[in-house]
Amino acid sequence: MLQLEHISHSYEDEKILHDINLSIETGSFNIITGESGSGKSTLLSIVSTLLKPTEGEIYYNDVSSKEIPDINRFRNQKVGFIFQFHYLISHLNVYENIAMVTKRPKLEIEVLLDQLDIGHLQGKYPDQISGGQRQRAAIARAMINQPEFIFADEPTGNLDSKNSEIVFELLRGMAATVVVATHDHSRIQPGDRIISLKDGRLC
Ligand SMILES: Nc1ncnc2c1ncn2[C@@H]1O[C@H](COP(=O)(O)OP(=O)(O)OP(=O)(O)O)[C@@H](O)[C@H]1O
Repeated sequence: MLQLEHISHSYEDEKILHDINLSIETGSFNIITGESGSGKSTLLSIVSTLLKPTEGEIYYNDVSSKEIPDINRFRNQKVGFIFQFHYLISHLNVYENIAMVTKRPKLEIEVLLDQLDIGHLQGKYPDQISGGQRQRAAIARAMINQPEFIFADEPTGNLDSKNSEIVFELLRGMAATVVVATHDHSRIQPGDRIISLKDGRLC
């Protein structure tokens, strides 16, 4: 369970998020929607521990983020990130990009790449594969350590509709609590938890 209590955030003097209170169930699939500038990325950065809110507290399975002794370790062990731009390392091939973030055995990495249908591309470099394949490699990197939480910010922002569908299917199939920020309403399915933001407020 992920619990946000009275989260507000300001950049300089401008208040962007206003008193957000939210519970996110373990294993659920959640979509943060809202117009451009409504605060989706800011909220996602806060729940994913990348940004400290100006006010409020977040609980990860009843432990306050303020009480987590080593937030970097927590992030490395429990959190997977997927961004609009894949951030793969260009001079490492697909396999090496995944291997660099994990101690899992080679076979396990290869099985995961096969599951994501990019096993045959493991020796290729990011600029030798398509955008959709790169994003699947980024998903493999986020998944390999079996994180409890996956946070994705506009993960399909630069993909065509077929690849977007594939990415959302993969995200939905994950055995983690998944939170995705997107303004693409066409990806919403019955059963998804929708978190709607308007001008930094839940609506
Ligand atoms: N680092 C920053 N410094 C100052 N203002 C910022 C910063 N990051 C975001 N903002 C402002 O905060 C507001 C919310 O931005 P945010 O990126 O969270 O919105 P968003 O809903 O994700 O938008 P988009 O869909 O366009 O990505 C915007 O007005 C933005 O200009």
